[in-house]
Amino acid sequence: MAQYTRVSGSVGLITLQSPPVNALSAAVRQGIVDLMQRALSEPEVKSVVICGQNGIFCGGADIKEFGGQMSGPPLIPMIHAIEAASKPVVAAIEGIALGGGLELALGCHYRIAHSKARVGLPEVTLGLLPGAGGSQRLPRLIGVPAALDLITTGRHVTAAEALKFGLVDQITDHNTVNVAVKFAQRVADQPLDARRISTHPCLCPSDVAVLFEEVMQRVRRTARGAIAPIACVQAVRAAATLPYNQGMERERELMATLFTSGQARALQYFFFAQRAVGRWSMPSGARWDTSKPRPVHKAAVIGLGTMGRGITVALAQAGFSVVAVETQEKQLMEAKQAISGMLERGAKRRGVAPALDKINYGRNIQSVADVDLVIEAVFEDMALKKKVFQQLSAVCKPSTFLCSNTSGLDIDQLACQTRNPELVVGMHFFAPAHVMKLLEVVYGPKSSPLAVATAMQLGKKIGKVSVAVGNCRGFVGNRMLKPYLEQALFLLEEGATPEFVDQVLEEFGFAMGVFRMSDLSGLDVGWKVRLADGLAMPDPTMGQPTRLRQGRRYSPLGDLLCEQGRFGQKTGRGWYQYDKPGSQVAKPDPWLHSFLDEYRARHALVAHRIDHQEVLERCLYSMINEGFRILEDGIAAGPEDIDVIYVFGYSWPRHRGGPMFYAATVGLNKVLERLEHYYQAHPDVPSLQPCHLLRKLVASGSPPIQKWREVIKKVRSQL
Ligand SMILES: CC/C=C\C=C\CC(=O)SCCNC(=O)CCNC(=O)[C@H](O)C(C)(C)COP(=O)(O)OP(=O)(O)OC[C@H]1O[C@@H](n2cnc3c(N)ncnc32)[C@H](O)[C@@H]1OP(=O)(O)O
Repeated sequence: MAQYTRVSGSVGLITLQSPPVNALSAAVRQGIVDLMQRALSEPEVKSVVICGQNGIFCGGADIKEFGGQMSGPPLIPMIHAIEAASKPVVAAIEGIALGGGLELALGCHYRIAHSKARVGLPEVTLGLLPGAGGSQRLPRLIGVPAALDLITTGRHVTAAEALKFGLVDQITDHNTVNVAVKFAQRVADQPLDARRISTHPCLCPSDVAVLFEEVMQRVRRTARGAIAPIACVQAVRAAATLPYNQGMERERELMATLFTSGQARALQYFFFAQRAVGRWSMPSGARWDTSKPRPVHKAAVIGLGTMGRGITVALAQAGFSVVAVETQEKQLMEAKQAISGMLERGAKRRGVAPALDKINYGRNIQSVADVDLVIEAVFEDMALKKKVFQQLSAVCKPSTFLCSNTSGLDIDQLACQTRNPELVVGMHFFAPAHVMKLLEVVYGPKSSPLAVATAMQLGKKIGKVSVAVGNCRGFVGNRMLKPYLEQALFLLEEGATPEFVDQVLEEFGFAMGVFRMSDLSGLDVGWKVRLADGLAMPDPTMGQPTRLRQGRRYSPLGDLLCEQGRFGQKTGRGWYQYDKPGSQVAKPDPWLHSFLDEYRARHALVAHRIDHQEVLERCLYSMINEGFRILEDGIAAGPEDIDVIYVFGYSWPRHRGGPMFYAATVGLNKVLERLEHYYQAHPDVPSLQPCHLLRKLVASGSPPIQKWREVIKKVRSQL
């Protein structure tokens, strides 16, 4: 779908028409091919302008088409034909020109952009490379270093930056299409040879080999196993070292490998999953499109520890007025200083003024009387939180939304402390709260769709990816983390070391293995929860067997470390040793290895050889099994919610799509079979027992992940 009009007598205007982002679907490509031919054949037409309808040039190839059989004219010859045209072709870029959209513009002879437009080659984020000549034309136009930056990161650049790079020829604040049409008239009789980017030499810095080596090393370090960034470097290297035609051939080969890789499929699934979570629903039937949020102008944060500080910064940076309350004078002073520092550093990075004046500090909870929404972020203790909610309910306007940043406590118990339980939801941020993208919005049985919609909208406004989830211990993220952590401890008991378990998980793609992550977050956090739950009671005189608690296998290893004051990085000792408290460089600790040997001897545990496969299967499949239980319980509406939570909140490697997508790629029957195997070997570990939904999905022939919701619905209706 593209439209043709003749404007100003001599300019053929081709308008891409494919809402919402004018993606290059088969119909759009066909339209461009046909209309270019028409424009070139009309003698009155001296030049051509290509633009997109509704102020959007083009969002690139239609990602929905990637999964199926490709039809319609292919992109590469289409762009070559535009570049080879005998009449000047001008791209009028409004809104965005991304991926194939920018590649189309690079095939044009001139590019005019609106000052508010953004351009980029984000294919790497979809597991691909700019495979319609982008990897060969961009370095020829803007140089190798800048092209490497744009292509390996996929970042969008502003029109001003694009002009600086020489990526666009002109920017305008006026009507871009009108400016482009006038421009096209002016250049109608200009020679075109020098405007065909594919004919340009690729200008390289003298130390180009060193540059590629450095970039390749950096990319390998940060890719965490993703292959597309590496292929992007290889494609640009081809542009720098080979003639254009051979470079195109290399681009084609690399693209073919990526296109059929599981990683591209995972990343494309994740692209749509990220958007699907915005279309939330609740078991009551309430939905995103029928629930209207209420505007929030002024918010409050109660408790200015690490989480409260981050939340305050996130709110203030997004332009909200914030009342920040901390009852302890010393804590308040420290928090003020820390928050100002965070705001100043953030503002410097973004080149804006720090939002210091958005925050009013107070020691008294009365100061939140007039706010629209409160986020409680006090210590993770139910009794304390209940008290705060009682106070808030007495102090705040009746219409104020009361939210808790609890990472897993019962939202319903908090709601019961208030006059208006329907206005209570969880807003579970992840540390550091001003940086981490994830927000779990937790609805209890009494939470209203209005409260959920408002929290979801607030999350969006402060730049979070918000996922609505039901109320249960640990919600989605921390509930699934429990069996994962538990298996890691059992593996130590059975003969593994923290270094080995972490190495396997990091090779899989996690930013940090489970033990390094625990050292970073502090071992005492979980210990306090286990103490409160009556689990961490190591004294055998209390009558509890050390390795069996509440009827199931239990590992006290973490508790034993905490009893020795080994809380992780902050104390300089944990699962690893550190040069000093606060240091981040983890080193294997011989003490820990002896401690594990003694522990095994004391409990007559015979260490066996544990391999990569066992670590991965036990840690990941037990977590995935819990994910299926969560779906069965209706705590998450679909697998996309879980996957988005795990990628954004728990550093699950995005190129593996999230735990539920990973299960689908491994094969549900294999996951089931391995869980059965491990459960047989460890019948005292209930988290290894395959859940009903997993069995049901396998019995239904393991449908594709997009069809799971139908099976989930059936299973839930039978409960
Ligand atoms: C031989 C060569 C073969 C292949 C070459 C491939 C090269 C490519 O072009 S790959 C695609 C590159 N393009 C992108 O990566 C852009 C992806 N889109 C975005 O980044 C954003 O959507 C946005 C365009 C910046 C717009 O953002 P926003 O305003 O926040 O809206 P969204 O909610 O993200 O999107 C709205 C709506 O549009 C759908 N959509 C967006 N881009 C595409 C696309 N390229 N193809 C298909 N659909 C797209 C998106 O899914 C949303 O729809 P929902 O129904 O809500 O999911």
